[in-house]
Amino acid sequence: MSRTLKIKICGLTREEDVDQALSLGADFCGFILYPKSPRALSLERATELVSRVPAGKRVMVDVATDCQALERYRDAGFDYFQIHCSPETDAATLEAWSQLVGRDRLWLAPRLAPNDVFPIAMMEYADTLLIDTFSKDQVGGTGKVGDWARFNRLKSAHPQIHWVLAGGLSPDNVRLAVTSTTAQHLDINSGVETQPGIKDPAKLREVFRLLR
Ligand SMILES: O=C(O)c1ccccc1N[C@@H]1O[C@H](COP(=O)(O)O)[C@@H](O)[C@H]1O
Repeated sequence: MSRTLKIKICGLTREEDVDQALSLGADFCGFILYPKSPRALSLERATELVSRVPAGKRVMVDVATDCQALERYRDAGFDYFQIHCSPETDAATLEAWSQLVGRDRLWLAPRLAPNDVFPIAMMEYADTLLIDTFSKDQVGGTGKVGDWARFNRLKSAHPQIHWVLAGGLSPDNVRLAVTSTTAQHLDINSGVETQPGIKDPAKLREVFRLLR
């Protein structure tokens, strides 16, 4: 299995899970600030947890963030800003996010339904795009595997973008994800949990054993 694969463990809410993810070699630790998520943290709590994470690995996750909140997140010491949003997000909003944190630190996750055309214009605002599983009822953390063929098509058509594969990744399918897609960056969340926000130490160990 490739050693250049980047692995993000997301939805962290506890010190012990952060420490374990880092000791296993996580490249990124994700903290969800979206209040409707079952993994949501207050900014104060996220800041406490983030202080355990080395610079360069700290990712904030939110949905259609307003600019004032994004400024607060930026000032709280996150390195990257993963924003789940509508594929129809207007250019002014994308521009404002990109200006606030820099396109190199903005990770956009457009919520793409199966027949949606990918919003190519987003590539002007962010170097990193995340492809997550679509659900009518949820914006993220679905625990369901998405359209890997679409991921491969997008990555091959737009090699200048850093593409992240997300959605339902777990010890049961991470190897298949790596062999069936061209992903070089995986985002793993509910697939290594016992319940939302609580990571399972054995599943965490297993994904790293399988991937490293
Ligand atoms: O996990 C959540 O609750 C969540 C809520 C709102 C936006 C994003 C969220 N999680 C992200 O969803 C993907 C895939 O998660 P899963 O592996 O299917 O559970 C991942 O990027 C999480 O960061």
